Amino acid sequence: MELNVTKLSKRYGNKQVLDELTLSFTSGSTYLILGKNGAGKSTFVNILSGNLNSDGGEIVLEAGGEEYDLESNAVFQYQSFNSFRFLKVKEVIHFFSTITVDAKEDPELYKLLSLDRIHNQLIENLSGGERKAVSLYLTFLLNKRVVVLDEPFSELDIEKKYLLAKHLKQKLADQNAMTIIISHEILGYQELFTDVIIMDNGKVLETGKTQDLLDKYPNSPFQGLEGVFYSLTGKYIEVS
Ligand SMILES: Nc1ncnc2c1ncn2[C@@H]1O[C@H](COP(=O)(O)OP(=O)(O)OP(=O)(O)O)[C@@H](O)[C@H]1O
Repeated sequence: MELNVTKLSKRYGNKQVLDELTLSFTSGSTYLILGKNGAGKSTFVNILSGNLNSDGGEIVLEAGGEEYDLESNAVFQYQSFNSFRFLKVKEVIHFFSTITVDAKEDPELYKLLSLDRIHNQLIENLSGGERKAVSLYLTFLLNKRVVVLDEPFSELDIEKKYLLAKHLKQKLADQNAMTIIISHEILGYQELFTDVIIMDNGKVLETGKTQDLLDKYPNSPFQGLEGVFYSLTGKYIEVS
């Protein structure tokens, strides 16, 4: 399955937030879209999810020459989860598994996210990190072919990020999912990504396999993806 985005544009007033974005995503790969605050990452995800209209461009999901509906094949996790405030965690999870045809429970992920410790609590009483954990679990429970995560691990501690990355890497490979992760920090989970897309000011500056990009920009004052980002933008982004 391939997701092809061609010349996607969005403008607010005088500001060109997305400037003819052209990208290709393939099943079995996990993409990091890396950019500083305001680069246009969330705008891109909001257009992908159908929450926002673009000013122009095309988004096509296809496999074997046939076109598929993105909305019914994709799941989007948002930066915060505030729905179902008066239900308990386990009730929300149960509800989602009953309304989903191919729901896929994952006891290991449940435990890794510490949901076994909070499953009797109301959503409204959860901390930001706990809400994020619930939304992450629901995202994978829906078992879709395209998974889009917006800052998925930002409120989790470093040990949890590392363990989750390990678990998700295997899980996403087994499911042959196409995973797109938007982030401006990747401390503890860099190994999850097979591909990196670097965005700045609404433009794609570079895309490629993580190792290829590291090899392509060897002379930066910073190491790793910080170095790649700095070589391309002249800006520092803290990622590891
Ligand atoms: N509704 C809006 N009206 C006007 N400007 C907007 C609107 N939504 C976003 N913007 C502007 O578009 C630019 C891109 O915003 P966007 O949220 O896509 O960035 P981002 O890369 O996701 O940043 P972050 O990492 O902070 O979430 C920013 O300059 C933002 O101020």
